[in-house]
Amino acid sequence: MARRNNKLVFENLHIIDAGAKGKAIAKAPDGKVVFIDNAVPGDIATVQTHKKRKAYYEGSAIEITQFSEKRTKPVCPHFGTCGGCKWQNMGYEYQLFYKQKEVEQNLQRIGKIELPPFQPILGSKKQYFYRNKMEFSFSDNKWLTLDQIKSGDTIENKNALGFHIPGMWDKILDLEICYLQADPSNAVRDFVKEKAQELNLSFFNTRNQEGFLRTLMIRTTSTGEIMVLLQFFHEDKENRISLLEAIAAEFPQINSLLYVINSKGNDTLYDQEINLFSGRDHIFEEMEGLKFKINAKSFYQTNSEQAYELYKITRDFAGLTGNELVYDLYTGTGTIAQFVSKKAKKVVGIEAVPDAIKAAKENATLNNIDNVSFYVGDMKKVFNTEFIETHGRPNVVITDPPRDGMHADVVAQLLQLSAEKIVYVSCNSATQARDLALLDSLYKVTKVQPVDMFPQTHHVENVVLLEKR
Ligand SMILES: C[S@@+](CC[C@H](N)C(=O)[O-])C[C@H]1O[C@@H](n2cnc3c(N)ncnc32)[C@H](O)[C@@H]1O
Repeated sequence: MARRNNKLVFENLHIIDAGAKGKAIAKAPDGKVVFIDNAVPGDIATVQTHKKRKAYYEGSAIEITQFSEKRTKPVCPHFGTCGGCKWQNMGYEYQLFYKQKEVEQNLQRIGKIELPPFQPILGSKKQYFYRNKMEFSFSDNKWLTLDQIKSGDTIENKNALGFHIPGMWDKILDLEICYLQADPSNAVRDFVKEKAQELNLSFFNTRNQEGFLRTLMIRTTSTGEIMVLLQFFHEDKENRISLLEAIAAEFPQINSLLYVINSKGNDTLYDQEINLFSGRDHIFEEMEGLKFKINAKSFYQTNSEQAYELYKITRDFAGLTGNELVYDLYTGTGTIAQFVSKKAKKVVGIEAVPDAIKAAKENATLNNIDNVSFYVGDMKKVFNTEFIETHGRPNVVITDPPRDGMHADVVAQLLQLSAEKIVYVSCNSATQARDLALLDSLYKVTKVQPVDMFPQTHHVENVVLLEKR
């Protein structure tokens, strides 16, 4: 073990795995695990540590002495600086391999339950340009590369429009291109930046909380609809109109052009008034003939094509015949509920966010679906004996909780409810495994299907079918 800059350095580390939060994994000479950035399984690397804990180290590969055959050349010039697509240096077949492995290990090690053979992970047809929503930040504090700093040149224009550098709240990577959202996303972002500079508009300074332009959000749909939302720090009517008019003229295909004046400390939109500049205040996504109205604040799965695959698997696992009462827990804007409604007698959705339930009801009306009903509330409070007595005992429960999984009270209620089947959709197989273990006394896991919604990242979705023993 050597030391560089007072940090522990391991030479010739063999990278053996990839997992936890997308980091590569090796064993240090003292037997502890090392979680590593910038390496791929199969590499042999020199690793400089930056964190030492009782059971593990964290570090970064500072030199690769032997390149893994699993490596591929990242397509994006920002790879390594941008935090967005950390697995872009690994072939897609290997990304899928490690995602599948993570799901299997979590279910086996955390769940410690009897499991059926796993279905092979369903990869995404699109490995780039698959996202339907992106948010870019304006900053007058552009992230400078080491080369730019070393050159000693004075950089006059420090305006940037792009993503936060990981771990740096006040530095923005100025994007040349992003491979996550299809065009016109890159064209709109480039145009907005250029026009804003031509008009001499100030880019935001997070540290001092000053400047005019804050964020740019672009949403697209599989049917080609486009929403663009600009967020300003304060009102400056003349300049605001000049910029928005220019965008509308350059991109007449935009269906919804919106703006927000947000003077609070952070740039989240949930509590902000959304103003319409031109077009309508929403766009429409479509799936199997169903229309979903999406406004600026609506949640919608960010990979529309894979969301369709995920929902089809969910519906398949539910095995509906048309006679079932189905509960859709954590229903969001009710997309799954509406998607399965044709094959069920009735579907009841529960969700904590009132706006999402409002959208769910509106969409159901738009789609002429009359066998769904939606209720607002925190699952652990709403999903009680009284609710079940009022709405009936479901034959099938679909549950799609956030990353933390289900609250223990919700799991306890599911055990009491004892529906024939539960379909558990999860974006975090570790918490899913914990919940499956709690359900094990009454339910047997009979199907497991991982789905890749986010190529180039370590994230993986998993659908599990539980059937009563
Ligand atoms: C993973 S999303 C599922 C969305 C939906 N199934 C879909 O596919 O669009 C999880 C949802 O759970 C909701 N949620 C989170 N905590 C909740 C709680 N305690 N009670 C009810 N809903 C909750 C979130 O607002 C979010 O809409």
